Amino acid sequence: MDPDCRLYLITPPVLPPRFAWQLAQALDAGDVASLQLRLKDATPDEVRRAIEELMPIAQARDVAFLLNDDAALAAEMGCDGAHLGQSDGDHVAARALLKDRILGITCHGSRHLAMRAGEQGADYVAFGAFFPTATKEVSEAAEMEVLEWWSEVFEVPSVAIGGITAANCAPLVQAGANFLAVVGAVWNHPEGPAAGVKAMNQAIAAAGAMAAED
Ligand SMILES: Cc1ncc(COP(=O)(O)OP(=O)(O)O)c(N)n1
Ligand SMILES: Cc1nc(C(=O)O)sc1CCOP(=O)(O)O
Ligand SMILES: [Mg+2]
Repeated sequence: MDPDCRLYLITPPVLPPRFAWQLAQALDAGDVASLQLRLKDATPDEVRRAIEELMPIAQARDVAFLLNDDAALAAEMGCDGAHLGQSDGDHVAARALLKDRILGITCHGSRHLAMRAGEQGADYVAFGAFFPTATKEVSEAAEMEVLEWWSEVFEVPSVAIGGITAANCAPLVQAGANFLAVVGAVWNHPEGPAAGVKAMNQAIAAAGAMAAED
Protein backbone atom coordinates (compact mmCIF):
# COMPACT_ATOMS: atom_id res chain seq x y z
CA MET A 1 0.00 0.00 0.00
CA ASP A 2 1.11 3.54 -0.68
CA PRO A 3 0.34 5.96 2.14
CA ASP A 4 1.45 9.02 0.15
CA CYS A 5 -1.68 11.01 -0.56
CA ARG A 6 -2.36 14.73 -0.93
CA LEU A 7 -5.34 17.02 -1.27
CA TYR A 8 -6.42 18.22 -4.74
CA LEU A 9 -8.84 21.10 -4.52
CA ILE A 10 -11.38 21.99 -7.21
CA THR A 11 -13.20 25.34 -7.26
CA PRO A 12 -16.97 25.53 -6.84
CA PRO A 13 -18.72 25.42 -10.25
CA VAL A 14 -19.85 29.05 -9.71
CA LEU A 15 -17.50 31.35 -7.81
CA PRO A 16 -19.12 33.16 -4.87
CA PRO A 17 -18.36 36.83 -4.06
CA ARG A 18 -14.92 37.39 -2.50
CA PHE A 19 -13.81 33.95 -3.68
CA ALA A 20 -10.16 35.02 -4.08
CA TRP A 21 -10.03 35.85 -0.37
CA GLN A 22 -11.67 32.51 0.54
CA LEU A 23 -9.21 30.69 -1.69
CA ALA A 24 -6.21 32.30 0.00
CA GLN A 25 -7.62 31.34 3.42
CA ALA A 26 -8.14 27.75 2.26
CA LEU A 27 -4.69 27.38 0.73
CA ASP A 28 -3.06 28.88 3.83
CA ALA A 29 -4.83 26.37 6.09
CA GLY A 30 -2.86 23.27 5.10
CA ASP A 31 -1.29 21.22 2.37
CA VAL A 32 -2.96 21.48 -1.06
CA ALA A 33 -1.12 19.95 -4.02
CA SER A 34 -3.25 21.35 -6.84
CA LEU A 35 -6.11 23.70 -7.53
CA GLN A 36 -8.37 23.04 -10.52
CA LEU A 37 -10.42 25.93 -11.91
CA ARG A 38 -13.71 24.31 -12.92
CA LEU A 39 -16.31 26.83 -14.12
CA LYS A 40 -18.85 24.92 -16.15
CA ASP A 41 -21.17 27.80 -17.14
CA ALA A 42 -18.73 30.68 -17.49
CA THR A 43 -17.94 32.51 -20.73
CA PRO A 44 -14.38 32.29 -22.10
CA ASP A 45 -13.76 35.88 -20.93
CA GLU A 46 -14.96 35.02 -17.42
CA VAL A 47 -12.65 31.99 -17.34
CA ARG A 48 -9.71 34.16 -18.46
CA ARG A 49 -10.44 36.74 -15.76
CA ALA A 50 -10.72 34.00 -13.14
CA ILE A 51 -7.38 32.56 -14.23
CA GLU A 52 -5.76 36.00 -14.00
CA GLU A 53 -7.11 36.54 -10.50
CA LEU A 54 -6.75 33.08 -8.99
CA MET A 55 -3.65 31.57 -10.57
CA PRO A 56 -1.22 33.94 -8.79
CA ILE A 57 -2.83 33.07 -5.45
CA ALA A 58 -2.21 29.38 -6.04
CA GLN A 59 1.22 29.66 -7.60
CA ALA A 60 2.49 31.99 -4.85
CA ARG A 61 1.81 29.09 -2.48
CA ASP A 62 3.40 26.40 -4.68
CA VAL A 63 -0.03 24.98 -5.50
CA ALA A 64 -0.23 23.76 -9.11
CA PHE A 65 -2.97 25.63 -11.00
CA LEU A 66 -4.88 23.41 -13.43
CA LEU A 67 -7.67 24.38 -15.81
CA ASN A 68 -10.65 22.12 -16.40
CA ASP A 69 -11.70 21.16 -19.94
CA ASP A 70 -9.45 23.41 -22.07
CA ALA A 71 -5.82 22.42 -22.73
CA ALA A 72 -5.28 25.16 -25.33
CA LEU A 73 -6.36 27.93 -22.95
CA ALA A 74 -4.31 26.37 -20.15
CA ALA A 75 -1.19 26.49 -22.30
CA GLU A 76 -1.94 29.99 -23.60
CA MET A 77 -2.52 31.43 -20.11
CA GLY A 78 0.49 29.77 -18.48
CA CYS A 79 -1.46 27.43 -16.23
CA ASP A 80 0.45 24.52 -14.73
CA GLY A 81 -1.76 22.08 -16.58
CA ALA A 82 -5.22 20.95 -17.60
CA HIS A 83 -7.72 18.30 -16.61
CA LEU A 84 -9.61 16.67 -19.48
CA GLY A 85 -12.56 14.31 -19.46
CA GLN A 86 -13.39 11.69 -22.05
CA SER A 87 -15.38 14.26 -24.08
CA ASP A 88 -12.93 17.14 -23.77
CA GLY A 89 -11.07 16.75 -27.04
CA ASP A 90 -8.14 14.75 -28.31
CA HIS A 91 -5.87 13.70 -25.43
CA VAL A 92 -2.88 13.06 -27.68
CA ALA A 93 -3.16 16.56 -29.18
CA ALA A 94 -3.57 18.00 -25.68
CA ARG A 95 -0.42 16.20 -24.54
CA ALA A 96 1.52 17.81 -27.41
CA LEU A 97 0.02 21.24 -26.72
CA LEU A 98 0.73 21.15 -23.00
CA LYS A 99 4.36 20.02 -23.46
CA ASP A 100 5.76 19.67 -19.93
CA ARG A 101 2.67 21.05 -18.23
CA ILE A 102 0.44 18.64 -16.29
CA LEU A 103 -2.23 16.63 -18.12
CA GLY A 104 -4.85 14.83 -16.02
CA ILE A 105 -7.46 12.55 -17.60
CA THR A 106 -10.80 11.31 -16.26
CA CYS A 107 -11.04 7.52 -16.42
CA HIS A 108 -14.29 6.93 -14.46
CA GLY A 109 -14.02 3.39 -13.04
CA SER A 110 -12.38 1.92 -16.11
CA ARG A 111 -9.08 0.05 -16.23
CA HIS A 112 -9.14 0.31 -20.01
CA LEU A 113 -9.51 4.10 -20.01
CA ALA A 114 -6.77 4.40 -17.40
CA MET A 115 -4.29 2.30 -19.38
CA ARG A 116 -5.12 4.31 -22.51
CA ALA A 117 -4.64 7.58 -20.60
CA GLY A 118 -1.26 6.33 -19.41
CA GLU A 119 -0.26 5.52 -22.99
CA GLN A 120 -1.44 8.97 -24.08
CA GLY A 121 0.96 10.55 -21.61
CA ALA A 122 -1.32 11.50 -18.74
CA ASP A 123 0.49 12.79 -15.66
CA TYR A 124 -2.34 11.42 -13.54
CA VAL A 125 -5.43 9.32 -14.05
CA ALA A 126 -8.64 10.27 -12.23
CA PHE A 127 -11.08 7.62 -10.99
CA GLY A 128 -14.62 8.33 -9.76
CA ALA A 129 -17.23 8.83 -8.65
CA PHE A 130 -16.57 6.89 -5.44
CA PHE A 131 -19.49 8.31 -3.44
CA PRO A 132 -22.72 10.17 -4.19
CA THR A 133 -22.08 13.84 -4.88
CA ALA A 134 -24.26 16.93 -4.97
CA THR A 135 -21.69 18.89 -7.02
CA LYS A 136 -22.38 17.24 -10.36
CA GLU A 137 -24.69 14.68 -11.95
CA VAL A 138 -22.48 11.65 -12.42
CA SER A 139 -23.40 8.60 -14.45
CA GLU A 140 -20.24 6.57 -13.84
CA ALA A 141 -19.03 5.03 -10.58
CA ALA A 142 -15.67 3.64 -9.50
CA GLU A 143 -14.79 0.85 -7.07
CA MET A 144 -11.95 0.94 -4.54
CA GLU A 145 -10.32 -2.06 -6.27
CA VAL A 146 -9.39 0.03 -9.32
CA LEU A 147 -7.17 2.20 -7.09
CA GLU A 148 -5.46 -0.84 -5.57
CA TRP A 149 -4.88 -2.42 -8.95
CA TRP A 150 -3.60 0.81 -10.49
CA SER A 151 -1.14 1.58 -7.69
CA GLU A 152 0.21 -1.98 -7.74
CA VAL A 153 0.76 -2.06 -11.50
CA PHE A 154 1.52 1.50 -12.65
CA GLU A 155 3.74 4.42 -11.62
CA VAL A 156 1.44 7.16 -12.93
CA PRO A 157 -0.32 8.80 -9.94
CA SER A 158 -4.04 8.34 -9.37
CA VAL A 159 -6.65 10.86 -8.27
CA ALA A 160 -9.87 9.77 -6.55
CA ILE A 161 -12.95 12.00 -6.90
CA GLY A 162 -16.66 12.11 -6.14
CA GLY A 163 -18.34 12.78 -2.80
CA ILE A 164 -15.11 12.50 -0.84
CA THR A 165 -15.13 13.89 2.71
CA ALA A 166 -12.92 13.69 5.78
CA ALA A 167 -15.31 11.06 7.13
CA ASN A 168 -15.21 8.67 4.16
CA CYS A 169 -11.74 9.14 2.64
CA ALA A 170 -9.72 6.58 4.61
CA PRO A 171 -10.37 3.57 2.33
CA LEU A 172 -9.30 5.60 -0.72
CA VAL A 173 -6.00 6.54 0.91
CA GLN A 174 -5.46 2.96 2.00
CA ALA A 175 -6.28 1.70 -1.50
CA GLY A 176 -3.41 3.79 -2.87
CA ALA A 177 -4.94 7.03 -4.20
CA ASN A 178 -2.20 9.62 -4.58
CA PHE A 179 -4.56 12.57 -4.54
CA LEU A 180 -8.09 13.14 -3.25
CA ALA A 181 -10.00 15.70 -5.33
CA VAL A 182 -12.76 17.55 -3.51
CA VAL A 183 -15.23 20.37 -3.99
CA GLY A 184 -17.95 20.17 -1.34
CA ALA A 185 -15.79 18.86 1.51
CA VAL A 186 -13.90 22.16 1.47
CA TRP A 187 -16.21 24.85 0.05
CA ASN A 188 -19.34 23.58 1.86
CA HIS A 189 -17.63 22.82 5.16
CA PRO A 190 -19.89 24.20 7.96
CA GLU A 191 -16.95 26.05 9.55
CA GLY A 192 -15.62 27.41 6.25
CA PRO A 193 -13.06 26.36 3.63
CA ALA A 194 -10.02 26.66 5.89
CA ALA A 195 -11.61 24.21 8.32
CA GLY A 196 -12.42 21.96 5.37
CA VAL A 197 -8.79 21.86 4.24
CA LYS A 198 -7.62 21.16 7.80
CA ALA A 199 -10.18 18.36 8.26
CA MET A 200 -9.23 16.73 4.96
CA ASN A 201 -5.52 16.90 5.74
CA GLN A 202 -6.05 15.42 9.21
CA ALA A 203 -8.11 12.57 7.78
CA ILE A 204 -5.57 11.88 5.02
CA ALA A 205 -2.71 11.84 7.52
CA ALA A 206 -4.58 9.51 9.88
CA ALA A 207 -5.46 7.12 7.06
CA GLY A 208 -1.89 7.23 5.74
CA ALA A 209 -0.50 6.42 9.17
CA MET A 210 -2.85 3.43 9.44
CA ALA A 211 -1.83 2.23 5.99
CA ALA A 212 1.86 2.51 6.88
CA GLU A 213 1.30 0.29 9.95
CA ASP A 214 -0.25 -2.50 7.83
C1 LIG B 1 -9.51 15.51 -10.79
C2 LIG B 1 -10.71 15.42 -11.64
N1 LIG B 1 -11.23 14.22 -11.92
C3 LIG B 1 -12.33 14.12 -12.69
C4 LIG B 1 -12.93 15.25 -13.18
C5 LIG B 1 -14.13 15.16 -14.07
O1 LIG B 1 -13.79 15.59 -15.39
P1 LIG B 1 -14.88 15.45 -16.56
O2 LIG B 1 -15.24 14.02 -16.68
O3 LIG B 1 -14.35 16.11 -17.76
O4 LIG B 1 -16.11 16.24 -16.00
P2 LIG B 1 -16.19 17.81 -15.73
O5 LIG B 1 -15.34 18.15 -14.58
O6 LIG B 1 -15.72 18.52 -16.96
O7 LIG B 1 -17.63 18.07 -15.43
C6 LIG B 1 -12.36 16.49 -12.86
N2 LIG B 1 -12.87 17.64 -13.30
N3 LIG B 1 -11.25 16.55 -12.10
C1 LIG C 1 -16.17 17.22 -10.93
C2 LIG C 1 -16.47 15.81 -10.58
N1 LIG C 1 -16.12 14.77 -11.40
C3 LIG C 1 -16.53 13.60 -10.90
C4 LIG C 1 -16.31 12.32 -11.58
O1 LIG C 1 -16.76 11.28 -11.06
O2 LIG C 1 -15.66 12.35 -12.63
S1 LIG C 1 -17.31 13.74 -9.41
C5 LIG C 1 -17.14 15.41 -9.44
C6 LIG C 1 -17.65 16.30 -8.35
C7 LIG C 1 -16.70 16.36 -7.17
O3 LIG C 1 -17.24 17.20 -6.20
P1 LIG C 1 -17.47 16.73 -4.71
O4 LIG C 1 -16.13 16.62 -4.08
O5 LIG C 1 -18.25 17.89 -4.10
O6 LIG C 1 -18.25 15.48 -4.73
MG1 LIG D 1 -14.52 17.95 -18.50
